[in-house]
Amino acid sequence: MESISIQNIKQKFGIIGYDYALHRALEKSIQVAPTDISVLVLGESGVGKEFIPKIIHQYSSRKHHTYIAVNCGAIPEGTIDSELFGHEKGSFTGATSMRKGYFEGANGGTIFLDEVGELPLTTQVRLLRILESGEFIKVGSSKIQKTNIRIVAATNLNIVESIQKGKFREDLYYRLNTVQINVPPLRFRKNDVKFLFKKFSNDFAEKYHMPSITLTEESLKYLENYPWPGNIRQLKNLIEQISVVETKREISIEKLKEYIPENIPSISFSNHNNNNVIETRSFHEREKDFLYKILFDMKKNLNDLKDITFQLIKNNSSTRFIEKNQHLMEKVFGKMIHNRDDSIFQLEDSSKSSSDLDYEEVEEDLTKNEFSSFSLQKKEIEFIQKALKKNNGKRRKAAKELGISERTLYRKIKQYGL
Ligand SMILES: Nc1ncnc2c1ncn2[C@@H]1O[C@H](COP(=O)(O)OP(=O)(O)OP(=O)(O)O)[C@@H](O)[C@H]1O
Repeated sequence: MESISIQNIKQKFGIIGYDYALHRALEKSIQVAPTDISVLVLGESGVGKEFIPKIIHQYSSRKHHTYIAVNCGAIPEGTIDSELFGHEKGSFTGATSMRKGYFEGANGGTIFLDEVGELPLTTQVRLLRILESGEFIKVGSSKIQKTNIRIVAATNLNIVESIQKGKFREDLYYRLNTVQINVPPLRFRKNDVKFLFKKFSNDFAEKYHMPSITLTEESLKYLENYPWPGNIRQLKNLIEQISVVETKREISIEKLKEYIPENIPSISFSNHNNNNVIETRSFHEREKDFLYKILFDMKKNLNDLKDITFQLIKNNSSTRFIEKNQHLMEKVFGKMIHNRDDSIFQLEDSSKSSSDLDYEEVEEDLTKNEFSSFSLQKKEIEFIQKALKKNNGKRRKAAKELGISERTLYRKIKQYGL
C-alpha cells in the first residue's frame, strides 16, 4: 500500500500520527477491508481502536450498508443477548413487543464489537454460531434466522489470559482472530505527542472560541515522557480541561503537574484493608476521603432503595397511584409508558435498568446542587481508579464494589479518560 493512501485515510478519518506501528495498523486495515475476513483489533483503552472498523467498513463493498458499533462491556449481562440477537414478544418481563437485534438490523453491513472480551460465555456461544454459519436465534424463539454481517471485534484485555481463566472461548478467539491488528499505546509513539497536542488544542480552541494553548519545551518533554495509561483519550481530555480552565495559554511544566502528577498515590479503597494506605496524607485529607466514601455509600443505598420501590410499585401497580404521582415517578425513574394490557408500567427505554437511571440522576443532583463538582469529580476518579486497580482492571467487579452499574462505570471511564 502506497503511503499516499495512508495519508488519505488519515485525513479522511482525522487520524494523527506518523508512528510506524500506527501506519502498519492502517495499512493492514485497508488490505483486509475488501475481504469478509473477521478482524480482531488489539490495543489498550483509548489508543484509537475505533478507527479500524470504520476504515474496514468504508473500504469494503458493504460501505452503503449499516455500520454499527456495540460496546459489549457497557451492556448489562441480562440484556446483551436481546440487544445483539433480538427477542420475541413475551420472552421475558418487559418484552412487550418483538425486537430486532443488531445482527439482524445491520444485515449486509459491518458490526464492531468493542470490548468483546467482556461478553458472557453464553453470548460467546451465540456469536460463534453467527461467525461459523451466519445463523442466530432470537431470545425466546426457536426459529433459526440468517444474517450476512462482517464482524470486527476489539479488546483491551489480555485475551489469552481470559482463555486460560475460562472466561473466553478458545474456539471463538481463533475464529475472531483471523487477522489481528494491533494499535500501539501512546507511550510507544512519543514523537506523535506534539502532533496530537497541536491538533487537539486547535480543535478545542475552535470549539470554545479561545486561543490555542501551547507548551514550553520543558512541558512538551514532560508530556512525551508521561506513561499515558489512558492513551490518546486521556491526552485529549487533558487538553480540553486545560484549554477551558487556564487563562495563561502557554502551559508550564508546573501547571501540567497539577493536572497529571508524576506519582499518583495509591490509597486503599476499602475501609477494611488499611495495609496500602499511605499515611503521609494529612488527617484532614483522610477525613475527606472517608466522607466521600460515605457519600458514595449513601448514593448506593439510595439506588438500592429506589430499586426496591420500583419493584414494589411495579408488582402491586395501581394505575391510579401511578397516574396521580406521574411527575414524581418520572423524576425518580425516568420516562414511563403504560402497557394497556396488564396496567403495568415500564421504563420507556427498556434497555436502561432502573438503577442506571437512579445513579445518574442522583449524581447529577449532587454535583449540580450540593457539592463542588470539581472536587467531587476528582474524588470520583480516584475511587474508580482504586476500585479498578483493586479488582485487576475487572470492570464488572469494580462496578459492583462502587455500587454502580457496569454501564455507568464504562461511561465514566470514557468520560474521564481512565
Ligand atoms: N491517532 C489519533 N488521532 C486523533 N485522534 C485520535 C487518535 N487515536 C485516538 N484518537 C481519539 O482518542 C479518543 C479515543 O479513541 P477510541 O475511542 O478509538 O479508543 P479505543 O482504543 O477504542 O478505546 P476503548 O478500548 O476504551 O474503547 C477518540 O476521541 C479518538 O478520536
